[in-house]
Amino acid sequence: FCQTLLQTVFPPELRFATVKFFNRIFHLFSSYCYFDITEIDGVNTNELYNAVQLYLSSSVSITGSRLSLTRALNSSGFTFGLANNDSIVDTFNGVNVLWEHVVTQRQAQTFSWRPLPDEKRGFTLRIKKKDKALILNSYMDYIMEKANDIRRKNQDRLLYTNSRGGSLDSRGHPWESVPFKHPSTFDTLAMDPEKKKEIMEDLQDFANGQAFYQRRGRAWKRGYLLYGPPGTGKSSMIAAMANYLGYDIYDLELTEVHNNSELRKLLMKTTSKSIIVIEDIDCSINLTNRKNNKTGSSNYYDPVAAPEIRGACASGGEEGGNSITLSGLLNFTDGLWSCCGSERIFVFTTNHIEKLDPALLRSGRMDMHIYMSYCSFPALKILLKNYLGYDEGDLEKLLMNALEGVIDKAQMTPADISEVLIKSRRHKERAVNELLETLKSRAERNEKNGVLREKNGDQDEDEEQEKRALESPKQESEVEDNCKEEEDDEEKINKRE
Ligand SMILES: Nc1ncnc2c1ncn2[C@@H]1O[C@H](COP(=O)(O)OP(=O)(O)OP(=O)(O)O)[C@@H](O)[C@H]1O
Repeated sequence: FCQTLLQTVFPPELRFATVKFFNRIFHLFSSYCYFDITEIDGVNTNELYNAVQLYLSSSVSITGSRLSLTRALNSSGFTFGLANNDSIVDTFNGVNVLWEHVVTQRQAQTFSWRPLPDEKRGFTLRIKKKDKALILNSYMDYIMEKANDIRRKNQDRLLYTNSRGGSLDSRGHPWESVPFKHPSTFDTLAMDPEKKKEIMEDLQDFANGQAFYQRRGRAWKRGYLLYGPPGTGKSSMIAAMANYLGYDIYDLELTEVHNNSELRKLLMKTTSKSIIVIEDIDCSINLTNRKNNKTGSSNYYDPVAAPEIRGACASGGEEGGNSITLSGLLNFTDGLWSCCGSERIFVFTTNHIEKLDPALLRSGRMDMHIYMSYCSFPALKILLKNYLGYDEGDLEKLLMNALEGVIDKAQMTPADISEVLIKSRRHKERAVNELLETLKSRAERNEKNGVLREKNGDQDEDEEQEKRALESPKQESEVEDNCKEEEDDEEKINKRE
């Protein structure tokens, strides 16, 4: 009866107007202003709502007494959230703000193409009016940045590979992905600690270098060339890089890419904060289908058959429709298209740096050349620690000296040494003795075969090869000029035929 009476005397329109009026009065005299961030903005999901939820999760996890706990799909971590209608004080630049998580029941289902949730969720931010101009924009930017960091940390990183034959997946994507779980880190990687530190610093500088690259007008990307004998940890290094920076990996299988435009499309579909890898680049470029083209001549770039290099642009690539040219690959790493996206690292690996064209090696394309050497004594110490739990002090000085005496002469890869250590890891002493024996016999064999190089000679020689490759008459400009000489070359080939 009362309700009916109230409805008649005090109709909803009047009630609404009264509330509005009192609200206005209240806001006029209040020293606070309020911002509503709803979960759904019209029919679209409000990105800021999710960002605030994630951002608050970092501080809420410690202070809140009632929390909501979620775990997103493909995520390896839990996220704490503010419980319904709970509030929390946050401080930014010395200013206190209050966040309230407001959850109300949706009154009636309004018409929408998309079913809306029963609850209306949102955050209300309360800021003192005098602080509004001071912090609002920078605070929101800060929240978005923090939320992205948390999301990346929680999200499983992915290992992508280009689909077979360039086909697209169900979402029209040319990359297929699996969660990336490689356990290699810079701690477990056996290599010279100084070199390792240098690489880690370089990676860190790159990851923090957005402003640096922007100011100097450079694309925010970096190239690393890993070279050295098989089993020296090139793939492990890539995994360690990805784990260190928290980046995804795109493992590009060049043999599955048919032409330059396909290569470009693949590049466009990569995300930022990723490492694009081409393993064994010397083998990938020397594709068999390059040689089996219609003309029967080796028109495509073959790094071994240097004279054919001019033909690379002449009839390969777009026109030939079935192969990537060297210029296409160079553009992939360094051209205009390489900048579609940011914060990307290119890593090429090879066992034969001398086979690579100088154009690929020049700075700007491959900024850092990392030689992965046979196992050195500092690297051996890391392996002993990883596999047997030995520290330097644990092993007798005599044994350490014996190992140090033969390790360089033995020229064993970390992969070989790991195998020996894994085999007898249950009996530590036996494992070390076995390793010593293996190293000694390898060293003797090397000496007998006369393949022993001077200490670090291996590296010197590889560096020498790299230098030779860089200085070889097959100059980079020659390669890049190929495109300009495309028509001349085609004519020559036709005449020859
Ligand atoms: N530097 C290293 N530190 C730790 N482990 C290593 C190292 N090098 C090799 N290994 C071990 O050997 C295995 C093979 O190494 P990896 O595949 O990284 O070598 P690679 O140089 O990429 O070889 P390839 O050139 O044949 O691809 C790895 O699983 C790892 O356990």
